[in-house]
Amino acid sequence: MRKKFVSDKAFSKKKFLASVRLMGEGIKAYPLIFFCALFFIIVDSIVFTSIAIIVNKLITTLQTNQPIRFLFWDFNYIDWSIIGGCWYLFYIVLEFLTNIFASLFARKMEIYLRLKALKHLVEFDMNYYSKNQIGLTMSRVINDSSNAADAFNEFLINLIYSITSLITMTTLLFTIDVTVASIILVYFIVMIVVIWILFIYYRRSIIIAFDLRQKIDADITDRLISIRVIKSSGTENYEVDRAKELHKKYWVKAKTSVVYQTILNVFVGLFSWFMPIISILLVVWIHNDMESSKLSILIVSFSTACYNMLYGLLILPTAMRGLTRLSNCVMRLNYIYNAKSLIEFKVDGEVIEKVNKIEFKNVKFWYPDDSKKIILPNFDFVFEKGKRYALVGQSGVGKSTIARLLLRYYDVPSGEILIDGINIKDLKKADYLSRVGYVEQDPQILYGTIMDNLLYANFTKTKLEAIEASKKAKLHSFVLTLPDGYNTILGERGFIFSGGQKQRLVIARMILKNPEILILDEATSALDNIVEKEIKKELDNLMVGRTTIAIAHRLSTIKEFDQILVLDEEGISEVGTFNELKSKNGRFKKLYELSQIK
Ligand SMILES: Nc1ncnc2c1ncn2[C@@H]1O[C@H](COP(=O)(O)OP(=O)(O)OP(=O)(O)O)[C@@H](O)[C@H]1O
Repeated sequence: MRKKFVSDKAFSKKKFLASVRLMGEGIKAYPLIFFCALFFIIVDSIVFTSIAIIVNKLITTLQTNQPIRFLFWDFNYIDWSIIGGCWYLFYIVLEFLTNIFASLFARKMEIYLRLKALKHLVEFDMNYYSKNQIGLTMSRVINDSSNAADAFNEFLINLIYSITSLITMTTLLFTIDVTVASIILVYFIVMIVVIWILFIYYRRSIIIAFDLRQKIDADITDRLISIRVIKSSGTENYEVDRAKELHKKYWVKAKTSVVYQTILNVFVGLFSWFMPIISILLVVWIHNDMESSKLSILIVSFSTACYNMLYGLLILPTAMRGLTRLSNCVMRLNYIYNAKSLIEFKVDGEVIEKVNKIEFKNVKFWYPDDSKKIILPNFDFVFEKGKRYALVGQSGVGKSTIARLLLRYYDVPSGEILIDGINIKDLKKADYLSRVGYVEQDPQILYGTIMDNLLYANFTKTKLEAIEASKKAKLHSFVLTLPDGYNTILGERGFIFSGGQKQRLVIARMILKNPEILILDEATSALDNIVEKEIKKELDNLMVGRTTIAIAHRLSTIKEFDQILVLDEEGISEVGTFNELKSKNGRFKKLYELSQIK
């Protein structure tokens, strides 16, 4: 049985309509540029094809030495030469305008598609990111948006040119001689059918090659995102060899598409160039009794019109290729546009004055993609304002999951999380999260300057306030040692910062943000003992007066906490202060003893 070609669907009516719909959205967003582009494309194609008519008139007047009446005037060959020259200049101006407006529209469309994708991507819940390859997502946003816009241009311009020249030239042929025109038309239709059949194979091969290239792009992006793993493993050569292997597969597919493209082009070229010859032979054969001067006019007229029809024919595969690329890119973009976020964020959600109480009420949680694995079987607890809580327990019991729920990465499928009695789902997300500060083990640094990274916590703060926060977090003196100070560019993962410096940067961010709730997810566990002690001081200062929920592996860091929640597979197994729990013969004591051995 023939293997189903999945990307075939890219050319289905449904995908075609999806492309039309998406392009329609872009047109709606930028109607002026689009309609200017469309206007110039149409006028340009009409002017281009009518050059053939002027040439025809010019040759006729030259041959017969008789003027030809056009509208109200008689034009001789000098008049037709001047008209032809002016017409050609007009065509050049129109070409310029067409290219400008069509390219501008393509770039606007690209921006539209990209921003639409970005809007969806930032609004998706974290489940999307845990399921989807980031490289593939980036490839869709970057490549498919610009390819779709260019393909739309390629399709539209070539289709309009093709249709205009085919219609005008066919009409011209029929006005000259119906018999010859009819035979040429049949020849022409047969050619279009054969081109279409060849194109189906070509289309398959380009889609396969393009799909593969996109997967390779995505793969390379993902590998480079993990450059630290490559560097620390010394696997640079392995990565290069791996990329070579992937490209070998791409080469095979790309070769096939090049072969089909060449066959298509050669076929179209060969049979197209036969057309004027056939038209001349037909004219001579059918009108063999005609006067030689009239016959030569007929021959010139037919061959000129046929050459123009050829142009229309030669660009038809380009228009079809544009449509294929377009529907294929739109199909991929629609994976992003049509993906549904599992979390609904209320636009008109409630705004609270202060967070006095965080209540987990009969919370049962499992991750959306694995409903069989219950992570939190029953979590029932109230976190009170200003107190420090620590979550401890063995790896995988769900400590970080609780932090993720408070950050609204996920919603609970059963039970409720209430913030001052209001379900967290009903709160205005941006307002609620402005009250939450999050410090994790490997802090996220954005590409940009140190100052950009500091102010990201609170855009209303000034640079002076950011420097003050940096001083409090004991980061300032280090920043001053950098040649560009606060304008130093940090890589996405803050490459020029040590682990401790990154933590200080995040602490400075939190000082600027001044959140009511502080979530510390193993904030110091990646640091060595000396740096941890220094950072701990800053963190202790930060915690003052804030409701703090800390996930801790090093139990020595949570001695002064108000309450420690010990988690196990069943839920909360013990609650108490450090000393209370240590004196009990329970799970915490075991954990503590184990940590002391370490
Ligand atoms: N996005 C996800 N989809 C499915 N399962 C997940 C997801 N994230 C985490 N898990 C699973 O949920 C469980 C709890 O994870 P969590 O990170 O909350 O544990 P933890 O107690 O913080 O562990 P550790 O101390 O090792 O960080 C783990 O078994 C983990 O495999």
